[in-house]
Amino acid sequence: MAEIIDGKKIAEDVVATVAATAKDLAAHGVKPGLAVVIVGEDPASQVYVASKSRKAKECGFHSVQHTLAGGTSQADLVALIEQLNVDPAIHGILVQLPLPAHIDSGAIIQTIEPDKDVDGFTFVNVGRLGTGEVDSAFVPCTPAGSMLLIERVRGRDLSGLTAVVVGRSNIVGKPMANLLLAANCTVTIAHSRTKDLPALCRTADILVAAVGRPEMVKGDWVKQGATVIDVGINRIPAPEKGEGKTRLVGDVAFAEAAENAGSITPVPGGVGPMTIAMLMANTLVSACRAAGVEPPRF
Ligand SMILES: NC(=O)C1=CN([C@@H]2O[C@H](COP(=O)(O)OP(=O)(O)OC[C@H]3O[C@@H](n4cnc5c(N)ncnc54)[C@H](OP(=O)(O)O)[C@@H]3O)[C@@H](O)[C@H]2O)C=CC1
Ligand SMILES: Nc1nc(=O)c2c([nH]1)NC[C@@H]1CN(c3ccc(C(=O)N[C@@H](CCC(=O)O)C(=O)O)cc3)C=[N+]21
Repeated sequence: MAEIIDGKKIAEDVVATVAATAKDLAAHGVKPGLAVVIVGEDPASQVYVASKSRKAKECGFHSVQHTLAGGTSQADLVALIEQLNVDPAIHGILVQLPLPAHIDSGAIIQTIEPDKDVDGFTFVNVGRLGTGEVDSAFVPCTPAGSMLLIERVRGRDLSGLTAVVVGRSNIVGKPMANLLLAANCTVTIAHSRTKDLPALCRTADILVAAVGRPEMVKGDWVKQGATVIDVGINRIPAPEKGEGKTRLVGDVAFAEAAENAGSITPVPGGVGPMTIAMLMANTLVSACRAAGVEPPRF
């Protein structure tokens, strides 16, 4: 049976380090500030945003949330971001995705000042990661958190290991692949046009699933002893819990995958909590840079 990687616990360790360093920063007269911007009333997004704001307060941050009406114009959203870009009390800006369809998300993301882009989505930060300047980049929180979990079980140098990342989004799949490459893995990125995905997955010492399809990765896709990172967050009906009830599952069929894997992340309690913890870590690093203080290593 696989070791179950306790993302919740590892996330708590990260948050404890963040909170302790935030306290030290106070001696330099700096309080890390995080601004979270949400447009519209998507209930799932509201849950995530609330937990980000709560965690920021727990870390002793200055935490502000801007909730804009669903009909907000592109120009008004740009104006808010430009104001946050020059606000010295704000070290991190997160614009919750997805944005409503009438807004050009790509253009909005590029409006964020790269030094406050704690999601790591701007061209500057993507470019830093892509050219191997990992230490100066803000790395997107989900892959950064996934990488920390991988390091806990396999160490920092992954030389000689084969990694397969299923999913090629800008938010998860591509930056994940870049991080694994930077750690010396041999990396393959798979997607919806990949031929014989099960066979490809069976080659992986490290298998990352970021697809958005409930329990798609089956037990017999997993190589004996592999490390399996399940990024998927899928809410599915759970009639066994009562009428209209739901439960969260990942992109991996957990029970059967755990029979072959050496280590595996659960959903919930795996990558999700790490994502929020890394958002706090990135915001802290931004504040350290602003204060001229060496940031901790996570
Ligand atoms: N835990 C966390 O903190 C976070 C979790 N998530 C979750 O991770 C999952 C992925 O998110 P995200 O990257 O944003 O999703 P996207 O929808 O942007 O990307 C999904 C990727 O999966 C690929 N894909 C879809 N169907 C298949 C298939 N049948 N076989 C192989 N590949 C397939 C797509 O391929 P193609 O490019 O060819 O279309 C695409 O590259 C979701 O469940 C999301 O909820 C996301 C962010 C944070
Ligand atoms: N600009 C932007 N940055 C993001 O990082 C971003 C985003 N937009 N849009 C949405 C996705 C999704 N995401 C998650 C964060 C935490 C959990 C999380 O904490 N999950 C818990 C369970 C939560 C629950 O019970 O619903 C867990 O897996 O244990 C999940 C998903 C960040 N995202």
